Amino acid sequence: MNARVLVVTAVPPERDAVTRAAPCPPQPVELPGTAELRRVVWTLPGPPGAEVELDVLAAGVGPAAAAAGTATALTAAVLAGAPYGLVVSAGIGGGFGPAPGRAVVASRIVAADLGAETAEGFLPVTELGFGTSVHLPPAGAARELAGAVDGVLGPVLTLSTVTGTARGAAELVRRYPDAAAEAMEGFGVAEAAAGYGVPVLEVRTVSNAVGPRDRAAWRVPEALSALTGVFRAAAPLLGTWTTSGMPRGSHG
Ligand SMILES: O=C(O)c1cccc(C(=O)CC[C@H]2O[C@@H](n3cnc4c(=O)[nH]cnc43)[C@H](O)[C@@H]2O)c1
Repeated sequence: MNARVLVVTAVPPERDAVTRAAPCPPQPVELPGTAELRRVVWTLPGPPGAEVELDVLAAGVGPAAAAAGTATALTAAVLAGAPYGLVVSAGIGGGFGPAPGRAVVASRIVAADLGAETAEGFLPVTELGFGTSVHLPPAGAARELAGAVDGVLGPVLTLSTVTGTARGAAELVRRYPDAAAEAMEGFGVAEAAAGYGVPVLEVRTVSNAVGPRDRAAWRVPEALSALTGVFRAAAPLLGTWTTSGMPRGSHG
């Protein structure tokens, strides 16, 4: 059976950077609603017919759009009898140290602004008695992926608001001293994947340093071309980490 992987990006240029890595042109796949998937396929070495199929979605910017798009694609795949075995949140991101063009693979996917502000500081949603604020990618797969793409393995923060001041960056570093990158979608993708019991990875290529806002300094083309390189190196590996991808509660 082919390995099926859902890759969720925010915007079309990120989606196209992923599909450019493939050995063949992307094919459109319709989803319910307005979103459209692009399918690319790698033939794997080994038994004839073994393939890894990547469906790549530009779900929109921010965790809400990411969760909605991911859930739609996961549901459509289950209803079609072809569930995904792995979900990957992918795109560009801000680096807490890694230089522009460097890849960061999430060891933890952290909702860094989900909670409550108090006079004593930020309280994560878990300390309010609700839900979760961290999703854990499979440790071995995350480590192997980081190795394959010469990337940094570390926590990736999800925020609804891009950090734009030195003070904001310092506060995040105080709360998450080992954070490697920030972006706006990973936690939303991970929440949807968790609802289906499908493992999740996050990979970002750095476009800018986290800190005082200087949009003109973002190295977007360099980060997008690094994202293509990440998928060129990693796509065949992704197929080896897929599970059966059935929804929670549907296992016998
Ligand atoms: O202007 C362009 O050509 C362009 C092409 C591709 C992507 C973009 C984006 O602006 C993507 C927004 C996306 O990037 C993530 N991101 C990047 N840097 C940061 C950051 O410092 N903090 C948080 N998020 C960042 C984020 O996931 C956005 O969805 C533009």
